[in-house]
Amino acid sequence: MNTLVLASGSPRRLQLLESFGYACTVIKSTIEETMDETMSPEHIAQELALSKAQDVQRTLDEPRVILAADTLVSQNGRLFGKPGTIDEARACLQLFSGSVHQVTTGVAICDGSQQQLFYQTTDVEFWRLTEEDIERYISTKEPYDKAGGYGIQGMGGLFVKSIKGDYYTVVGLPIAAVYRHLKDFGCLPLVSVDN
Ligand SMILES: Cc1cn([C@H]2C[C@H](O)[C@@H](COP(=O)(O)OP(=O)(O)OP(=O)(O)O)O2)c(=O)[nH]c1=O
Repeated sequence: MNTLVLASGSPRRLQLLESFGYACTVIKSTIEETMDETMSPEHIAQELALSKAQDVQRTLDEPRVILAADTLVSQNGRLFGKPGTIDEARACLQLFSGSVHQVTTGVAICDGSQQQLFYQTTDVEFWRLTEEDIERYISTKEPYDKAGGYGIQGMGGLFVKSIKGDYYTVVGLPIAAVYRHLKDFGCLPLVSVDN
C-alpha cells in the first residue's frame, strides 16, 4: 500500500491524517504563498495547493503520493490569509463578528503520473463578539498561524454560532473528500482491529 507524503507544515493537517489512520512523511514546501486577489478563493486555494505539491515533488528521487492543501477565508469578495499583525487579527475578528464568512480549502494530490485538484467551502457564522472577547482571544496568540485569524478547533470555537458544510474543511483538510480521492492513488488508511 502507498504511504503518503504530506507537503504541509500545518500540525493540524498531519494530526488529522494520522488520527484517521494515514501514515505520513512530512516534507514542507518552501514556496512563497502569493495570491492574485482578482481570482476566486476556490481557484487560489487549489492553485496554491498544487504549487506546494509540485514544489515537494521536485525534491523527491522517486514517485510518491503527495498531498498538499491551502486554506483561505473570504467574506463579501475579500480574502483573508493569516494575520501578520495584531491589528490584522483584530480587523478579521471584528468583521466576522455577528456575520457569516466562508472557509475554502483546496487540495492537490499527485504521484508523478496523475494529479487531482479539488476544494470544499464551509460557511461559518460567528456570534456577535465584544471587544473583550476579541482582545482576550488575540492574547492567546492563536490567531497568527491560521487563515482568518482564528482556529475553530481551539478557543476560536467559542465564537462559532453555526457552520454549514464540512467541519474539517475549516480546520484545514476536508478529510472525507480526501479519503475518496486518495483511494484512486492506492492510498488507504490503516485500520486497527482492536476496536
Ligand atoms: C479557519 C481556520 C484555519 N486554520 C488553519 C489551517 C491552516 O494550517 C492555516 C491556513 O494556512 P495554510 O497556508 O493553508 O497552511 P499552513 O501555512 O498552516 O501550512 P502549509 O502551507 O505548509 O500547508 O489555517 C485552522 O487551523 N483552524 C481554523 O479554524
